[in-house]
Order: sequence, then C-alpha cells, then structure tokens
Amino acid sequence: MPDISVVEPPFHPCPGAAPQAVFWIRVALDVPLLDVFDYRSPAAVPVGSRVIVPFGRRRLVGIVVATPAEPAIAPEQIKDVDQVLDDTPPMPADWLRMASFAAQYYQRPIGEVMLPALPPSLRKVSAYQGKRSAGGPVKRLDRRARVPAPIMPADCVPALNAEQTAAADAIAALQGHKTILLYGVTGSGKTEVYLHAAQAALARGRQVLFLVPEINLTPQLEQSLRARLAGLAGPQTLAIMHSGLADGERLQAWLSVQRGEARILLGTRLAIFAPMPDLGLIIVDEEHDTSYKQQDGLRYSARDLAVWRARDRNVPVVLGSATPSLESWSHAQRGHYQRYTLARRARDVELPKVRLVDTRRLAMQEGFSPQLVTALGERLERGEQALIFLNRRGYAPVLNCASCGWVSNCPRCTAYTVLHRAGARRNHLQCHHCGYQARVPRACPDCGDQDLKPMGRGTQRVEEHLAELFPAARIARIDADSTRLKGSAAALFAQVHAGEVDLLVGTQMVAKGHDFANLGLVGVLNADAMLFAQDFRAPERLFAQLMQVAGRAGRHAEGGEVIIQTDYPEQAVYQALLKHDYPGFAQYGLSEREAVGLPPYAHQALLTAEARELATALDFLAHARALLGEYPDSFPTACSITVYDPVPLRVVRVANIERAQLLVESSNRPALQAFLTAWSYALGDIARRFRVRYNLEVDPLEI
Ligand SMILES: Nc1ncnc2c1ncn2[C@@H]1O[C@H](COP(=O)(O)OP(=O)(O)OP(=O)(O)O)[C@@H](O)[C@H]1O
Ligand SMILES: [Zn+2]
Repeated sequence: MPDISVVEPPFHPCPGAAPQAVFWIRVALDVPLLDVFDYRSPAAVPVGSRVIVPFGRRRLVGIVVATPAEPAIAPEQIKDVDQVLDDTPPMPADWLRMASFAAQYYQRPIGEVMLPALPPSLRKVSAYQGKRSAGGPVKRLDRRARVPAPIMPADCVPALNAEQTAAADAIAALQGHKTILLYGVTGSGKTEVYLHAAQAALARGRQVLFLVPEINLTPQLEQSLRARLAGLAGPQTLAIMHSGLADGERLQAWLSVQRGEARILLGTRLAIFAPMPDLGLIIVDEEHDTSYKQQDGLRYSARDLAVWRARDRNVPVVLGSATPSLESWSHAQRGHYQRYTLARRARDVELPKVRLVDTRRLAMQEGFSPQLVTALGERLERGEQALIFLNRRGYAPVLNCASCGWVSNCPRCTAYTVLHRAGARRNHLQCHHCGYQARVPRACPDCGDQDLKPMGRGTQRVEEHLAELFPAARIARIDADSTRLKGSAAALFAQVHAGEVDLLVGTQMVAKGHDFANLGLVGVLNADAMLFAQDFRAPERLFAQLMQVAGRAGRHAEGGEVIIQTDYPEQAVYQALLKHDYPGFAQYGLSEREAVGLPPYAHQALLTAEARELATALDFLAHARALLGEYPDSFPTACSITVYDPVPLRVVRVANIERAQLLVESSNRPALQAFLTAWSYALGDIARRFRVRYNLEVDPLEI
C-alpha cells in the first residue's frame, strides 16, 4: 500500500524553482481496489485539496492526501491533474485524520471514506465541467440570495433543577476532552442540559455538533435550538444536515459550517463528517440508537466516531440516553466515561406505571386484551391521548389459505410478502426486504380456494380495529408508510402535539424523543416477537425500545400508564421494565455478556458474502477462513482470534441473492485490527475467484 501521510504540512515550493518544476500529488479516489493514485501538477497543491483527475477514460473528483517527493510509479506513466478545485478551502488536517482513522478502523479504502463524506455536488465532475456548471456549485450557490430561517420566540425557559445544573455546569466547565455519559430517565430534561452546555460552548466562540438519530422526528428540538440558540447570534447560526436534503441544501449547510458561519450543526449520522473549524462540543442524543450505525458502504458508527473526533480535537462529547448502550454503560462503570444521572422527571410527575397483561389465557379481540380496551376508553373519556405501539408496518405480515396452507411468499426472498391495505396501491402484497409488489390474488394460487386470510397484524390493521372500537376518536398512524412523503412525519407529529389526534398508532418512529404533553396511556402489542430473536443484542434492544416508548406516557401530567401485553410476563426484560430499572437490567445484561465473552467484553467483525448460490457464498467464507491456517506467517495475531464457522443468514435469500456470514471475534482489539487489515488484503483475490460480493463489518450491531 502506498504511503499516505495525511498529517504532512502543505507543500511549499522552493523559491526560484525552475519554470518546468513538477509537483507530485497523491490523490484519494472513490474507486474499489487501489484507492490512492499519483498525478503530476505544474504548481504546488496543498494536501486536502479537491482535484479533478483523469482516471481510465473517465474524470473523477479526488482529494489530495499527500505530496510525495517521488511518485510511487515511473514518472512517465503518470498523468497530469486536470483541475484544482479551489472554491472551498482544502479539507482541514483534522478532517483528514478522522477519515484516515475511519478507513483503517473500518477496513475500507480511504477514497471510499473521503469522497462519499462530501456533499454530492462537491464530488461530481459534472458540477464543475460542462456548459451549465457556471463556475461550479459553490459559486452558483453563493450567487443566490439566502432565505434566513425565521427565528421563533423561545417558550418559557425552565430553571434547571439540581441534577440538571450539576450536569450542565460540569460539562460547561470542561477544558479539553472528556466523554460524558448523561444517563437521564425519560422526561428527565436531558434536552435542557444539552442546550445549556451548547450555550456555554457558543459563548466561548466555539461550534457545536449536535447529532440525533433521525431528523424528521425531532422538529421540536430544531425549534428549541432555533429559538434559544439561533436567537443569540442570528438566523444563519443553525445548520441542519441529513440525507433527506436536496444537493443544494446539503452543500449550503456544509459550507456554512465549514466557513464558521453556522455555529451549531444539527444532523444525523452523516453530519459527523462535516468540517468544523471551531468545534468545541459534540452532543450525541439517544446514543444507544442503532440509526447511528451506517448499514452499507462504510459501516461506521457515528457515535463511536464522535468519541474519536472529540478526543482528537480535545473537546468534550456528551452521550445522552435513558437507556444507554451496554457498551457506553460499561465504559462509564469502568471510569472511562464520566457519568451524570438525572434520576427523576424534570416536571413534577412520576414515571408512568407499567402494567403487564398476561395474555396466555385471555380472550383477545384483534390483538387487544379487554384490559387495554377498557384503559383506552377511559383515557379518551378524560380527553387524553393514547398511543398503541406495534413494531410492524402493513396490514398483516402474511396472507394465508385456510384450506391448503398456502402462504404469500416473496418469489425473490426467503420472506413472506406483507399485506398492505392503505396508501396509494390499496390491497397489495409487498416484500419488505426487496420491495417486490404484487396484487392480492383473488383465490389461492395452489388450490383455488377463495378464502384467503390475513394472519397476524400490523399497524394498518390495528388502526382499522381502533376505528371500529372508538368510532368517534381521531386516529393517526405514524410508520414508514404514512411518512414516506417529505414533511409528512413532521406534519403528523404537529397534529398530535396540537391535540388534533386522540389515538396514535405507530412503530418505533413514535418512540423516539417526543415530548407529548397530553399522552396518558401507552399500549404495547406483540412485544414478545423480539423476545426470542437469535441476535444476542435483542433483549437490550427490546428493553430500550419499551423503556423509550413507555417514557412517552404521562410526561406533563401525573397518572401516566403503560400496558404491555405478553405471554411471558416473568421474563427479565419485563420485570426490569416494571421497576423502570435500567441500571439493574444493564448489570444483568453485562454479567451475562461477560460470562460468555460477548461485546463489550469481546470485539467482533462480520464477513458477509453474497452470491447467486448459497454454496458459493459458504465456499468463499470457508476459503477466507482457511487462509489463517495456510499462511500462519501473514496472520501473526491469529492465535488470539476466534473465527467461527460460515453460516447462512437468517433471511438467506434477498432479491435472488443468497447470503452467508462468518463471525470473527477477539478480546484483544489491536490484535483484531491487525488481523483484519492483513485479512482484508487477501479477501479481494478470493472474492474475484468465487465471484462473490463481500463486506467486512467492524463492530456489527446485528449478527
Ligand atoms: N428544569 C425543568 N423544570 C421544569 N420542566 C422541565 C425542566 N427541564 C425540562 N423540563 C421539561 O420536561 C420535559 C421533558 O424534557 P425532555 O424532553 O428534555 O426530556 P428527555 O430527558 O429528553 O426525555 P426522553 O429521553 O424521554 O426524550 C419537557 O417538557 C421539558 O420542557
Ligand atoms: Zn423480496
């Protein structure tokens, strides 16, 4: 691998250099295989600059990562750089360091880390060359007048309570790096702590990076930030960044942070890659949320990179949650992170009462127990809102023929097609893995029987049943289907907050961070579905999800209640929920993990292979595994590594591609990293031989 030294100072040409002087630049490109390439330039180009270079028959945008004294290949084979893009300053040294860390840590070529991290228009040749480029995207954008966002007046700002003050003051007083774990029960007022810490950083002239799991779900937070912080320094202070933005919007946000105009960046995981010259504080809200992990391409954890970046920049980072990940919790237990606890709700209310309804011997009606129906009726009578939580969208997860047993399978996946009855295409079957859609057959394709029945239930069916039970109630459904259009999630949540909705049905989308004022009751259907999942993180995820959704009840007024319907009330997850006992659950979970050597007591990587035939994928993985024995010298660390047997994925076929995986584990992180680096060099060759696609994921969340 060619040397890429990203900390090298910018190249200074020696004075009086001959006119035909040549400068070598090493450029990272977003291409597979080799990722850095040498080019020739007639003038010095600082490290971090974006350039357009010829590559094969194409032209590509790349980033200069080094200016070597001598090129890595023969000079006569080296092409000239086509254009140096100087409409933005070179990417700063700390950004290059983070990208190169991510490349090493996640085992990806540096070009595949750096280029995708840029806003699309900064990495497209067509944005710069061609008739309509008009000087490039930055100049085009700068010519347009900006519409400043309106500043809303701040609602009344509560005085912090003692717990909040302790946390906020401690964070504000920090000089240098520290990772703070802000553990605060639901409704304990973590947001106020973030706002105070952010205010202090802004007052010191620093920028704040504020990460949230999903931006469309947090219009409330955006509003508070605008009102409270943007109010301090003008409308351009807050920039927003997420994947739903148009290219121009994304570029504008990026530029305003990079130029230091925006002082706060509120964004989803991709915002971790925004250059922030004055970065002084990073906040990661709901740090346990799996949305922080990117699931394709560079499979990074924005939370983990946030901790790395904060350490690298010597600034504090705050990880906040009512249900921290066991990883973060154990860091705090061991004193690596400093923990602050908000043990009580900020408003003068108790945590909601949790009730387990044992459904084993109950006559259920469309999935509802009599207890839940009664409780819903009472809340409605009192003019309160209620929420039904069900983590399954669609009408029913499968269609079934009662006489022959036919079920609706996806022709391309090892999965059922889900019956949908709402939305543009009424009454159709949909595969949630590959997107396949089909009309609902009039009769059973196997036996011709006309009596096809939906089995089980999703949010649409629950919504339908609620409308029958409570015809006068105003019902809203919030799930991935009802919020597909831009702005529709925000609009639906606004209706709920405005009191225009009585009953809310939703998936995990409704569980996150919302501060509902008038919601008295939360009912949970079908929680057991996650109880016996194979993934060792399933109980942790279930507990977090139930704690979060339970935490939506009774936030502003006393008397909140949570009803969980279950066949297994004695399970540890439910018992801990009864007591709102996160620390107890975490301790139990960690001791179990320690006993069997699972994360955070071990570190993992997952090699996934995709091929037309499962046998090919398994064969590739077996060969990848055998490399260790064949070339012991290449893998000096192999003795501390466990490589498991290749196994098919649970949903083995998706879109006609079959998938298998191989788990690698070690209690020694440096040994694992060294092993993965050596291994990933060898994998490319075997993959080509077997014609499989593969992906190596470090710290996988799902196994
Ligand atoms: N010191 C305070 N006094 C009174 N009310 C407060 C105080 N701090 C926060 N609140 C209010 O308490 C409610 C809950 O706060 P917030 O939404 O920040 O909780 P949270 O910790 O983020 O909860 P969750 O984890 O459930 O999202 C909000 O309505 C907020 O305005
Ligand atoms: Zn499918």
